[in-house]
Amino acid sequence: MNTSTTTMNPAAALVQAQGVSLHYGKKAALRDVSFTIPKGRVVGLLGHNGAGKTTLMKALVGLLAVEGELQVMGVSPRQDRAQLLTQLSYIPDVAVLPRWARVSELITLMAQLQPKFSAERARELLRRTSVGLDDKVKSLSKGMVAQTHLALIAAIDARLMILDEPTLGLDVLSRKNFYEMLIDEWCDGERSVLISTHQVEEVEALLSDVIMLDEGKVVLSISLEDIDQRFVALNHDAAVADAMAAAHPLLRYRDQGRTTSLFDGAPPESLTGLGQRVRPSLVDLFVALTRNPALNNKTSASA
Ligand SMILES: Nc1ncnc2c1ncn2[C@@H]1O[C@H](COP(=O)(O)OP(=O)(O)OP(=O)(O)O)[C@@H](O)[C@H]1O
Repeated sequence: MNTSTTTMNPAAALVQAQGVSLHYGKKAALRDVSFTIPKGRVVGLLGHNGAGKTTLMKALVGLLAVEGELQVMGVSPRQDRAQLLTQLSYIPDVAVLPRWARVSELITLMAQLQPKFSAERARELLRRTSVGLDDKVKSLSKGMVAQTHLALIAAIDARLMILDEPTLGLDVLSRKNFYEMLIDEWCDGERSVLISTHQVEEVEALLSDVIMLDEGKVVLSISLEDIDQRFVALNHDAAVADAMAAAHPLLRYRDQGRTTSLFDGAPPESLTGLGQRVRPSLVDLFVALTRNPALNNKTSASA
């Protein structure tokens, strides 16, 4: 028997999903989902409420069984969960730590539970924050709890980190501190991180890749670099709006008093001289690709 499917291959993609589906009873939460996460990437998982982000993350860490092909670091998350967890850190809720514990006690506990945890590294990471080792969790603010949690998890020598809405409920400064620590201290060009979030604008600068889910389907899985190649946004006067509309843009939106038409692929050559090419933001793409078509007519630019 070939055992290569249960061996972690360091050169392979960290996540490979091919035709993955998942149902809760009759409800399809993931539909034919396919994507790859190579090493060294910071991947944003975007989708409206109920799109399937948490479900996908749970499937990736082996908490839910799926149909289709799913490999995380070369193994099946469901069948080889124990092996997987030596290489993967998953935080379903960074805002939660045992309230009774002191930070130093959590470090001791982690060192006992997790062979790849470095207590020294955790203390070093905490020095970046205003959290003291003697502080009790119940005395920390939400932002401080999130940073403590991240310091504990980032001190595990894993290859993939999965964070489900890590900055939910944190203020803007705490969110900034959280992401700074994640990028500076954990991402090293080899490890990857998958982050689900609704704060699309805020994470855009951090991400190398994005996966957009809509009603359980992947509507876009792309690197930020490739977005610039594939999508063309033309900022133009109202006078040429009809010509743009005739070429069926994905979305039209107002931008600094003018209209921008967003195309998937190059629009007809006759249009390119009629507008100025601008970079579509992740938010624009997200809106264009994921919003309910029924809303499309009401909210798109009317020019
Ligand atoms: N345990 C469950 N039993 C039945 N249906 C579920 C269960 N968990 C999730 N669902 C449904 O599956 C779909 C996807 O839910 P999921 O929680 O994965 O979405 P999400 O993108 O994480 O949403 P949010 O942004 O609101 O957290 C939703 O329609 C949800 O109602």
